[in-house]
Amino acid sequence: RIRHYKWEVKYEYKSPDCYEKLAITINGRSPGPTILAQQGDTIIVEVKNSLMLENLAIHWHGIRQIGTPGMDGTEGVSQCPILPGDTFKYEFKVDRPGTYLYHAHYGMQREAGLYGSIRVSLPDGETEPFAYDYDRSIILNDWYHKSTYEQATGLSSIPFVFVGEPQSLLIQGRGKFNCSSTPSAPGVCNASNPECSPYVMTVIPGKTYRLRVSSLTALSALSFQIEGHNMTVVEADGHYVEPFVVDNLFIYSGETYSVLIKADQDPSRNYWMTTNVVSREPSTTNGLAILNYYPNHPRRSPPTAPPAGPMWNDAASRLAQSQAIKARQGFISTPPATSNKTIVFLNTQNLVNGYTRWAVNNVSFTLPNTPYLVAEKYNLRHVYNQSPPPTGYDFENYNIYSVPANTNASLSDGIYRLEFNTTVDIILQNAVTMGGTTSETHPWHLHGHDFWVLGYGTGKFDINEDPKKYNLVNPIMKNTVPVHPYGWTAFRFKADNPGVWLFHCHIEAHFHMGMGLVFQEGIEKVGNLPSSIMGCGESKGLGNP
Ligand SMILES: O=C1O[C@H]([C@@H](O)CO)C(O)=C1O
Repeated sequence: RIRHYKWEVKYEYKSPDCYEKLAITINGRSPGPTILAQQGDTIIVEVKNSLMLENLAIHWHGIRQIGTPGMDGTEGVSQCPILPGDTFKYEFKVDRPGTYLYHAHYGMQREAGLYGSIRVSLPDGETEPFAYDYDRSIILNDWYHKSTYEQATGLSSIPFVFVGEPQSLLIQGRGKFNCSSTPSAPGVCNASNPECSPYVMTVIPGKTYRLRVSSLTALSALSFQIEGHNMTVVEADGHYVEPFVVDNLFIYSGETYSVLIKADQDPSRNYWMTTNVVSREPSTTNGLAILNYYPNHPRRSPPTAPPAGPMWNDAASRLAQSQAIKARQGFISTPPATSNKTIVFLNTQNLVNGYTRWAVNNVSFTLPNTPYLVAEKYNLRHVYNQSPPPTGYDFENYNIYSVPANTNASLSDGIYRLEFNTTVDIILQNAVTMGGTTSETHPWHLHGHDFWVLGYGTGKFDINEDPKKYNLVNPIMKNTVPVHPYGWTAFRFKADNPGVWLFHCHIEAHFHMGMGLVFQEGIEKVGNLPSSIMGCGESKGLGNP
């Protein structure tokens, strides 16, 4: 079946947290419309860029784009940007059931509000391995009052101006900025604007709900909790999880989960759902939504204080929850027993010509102005650096806890070319930031693939000992995975999807500051590319119309 959508993307004044600012909407909405489809469907989205002064690209997060690498929606990697006034047709198949996302992938546009959910159901006659009565989706987000331009300019300036902590946390596009606090910029703030009344999820007492919870934060790692209700985790990034029960769900930008909730509490009242910042010392008020027990009034505030959530600096609980996520019995995809190649990626904060940047193995990523996919396919070898970036660092001598004497890194737009169909292990190694006192959580997202999560640990990865502890029995498959502060994360994937794929920190500011890299595999197997993805840089006039 074909699911056809027509979207118009534009700027509009919105007050998602009561404070009015320009937001990017799809057909007037932020979050945008949910894409509902069934496994095997073809999705066609005709996107009209009505931003007037700004380019655009939309990425289908978690959809692997098998056979359609030009439809990944990643500006600079899979396509040229959609110019103002132009309409671009995305066309791709959703080949797996589960919970996915879409969002802007041009500059830092995602955090201006261009995002939404994709929900893919099973083929007719098949059922999930867990029971529920109703299905609901929410996206968690953080929200800034400064424009993406101001933020990006600060990040690319000397002196460096960081984006700072967000002004609000949004649950399904709704938050509450305290209008009487000193506003971050003069503007209209109206606490009784209906746009910023809390999101309400109405439940019928006794019923079980599948709640799909995703995060598309620009910066924040979050915890999500529902007052008086525990949650059974059953899905992560489109894969069934061996069920486990939590009081709070830790969720990192780019991740999706399904949890089951039973409406089995005192039905005479409502309950709070809250989200709070973890891993960074928060200065943002917790996000609030209401779990409304029918037939209570949906706007009636619960009589109790909203749950505060776990302590922001309880790193051990976050690591433990990451480690608890395993593939569900009966649905295990067993990884290859060994890999052909191991690449260690040391994550560091650096200086490049005095600018604050992030780097992987001391290389800070920049995008070329000809998309890699087109350049690789047409052999335009001169449009970016041809020397491959480093596949490791001197880990015997590197101290992840101390700032190196020389913090300088270099810029490169070089790429990693993987041999087609080989199995690759990636070790993400975290380290201290340049301030010397903290290490951050970085959610890494891989385009075009799901990978097996082999393990997480704290401290420096031990190349001899730690691989012996890999979970090769029931590893969960994901497309986004955190590397915890001063920790490491190991995963395995097959380079079996012909194309060019971005791998990057899902924190908007960090990717802008160079925290990403590109893999190419099987380019010779990529069929004709649509000319619609070309037109910029040296891709002008190439391709078949
Ligand atoms: O990239 C970042 O820069 C700041 C800080 O490290 C320097 O100001 C911060 O918290 C980041 O995540």
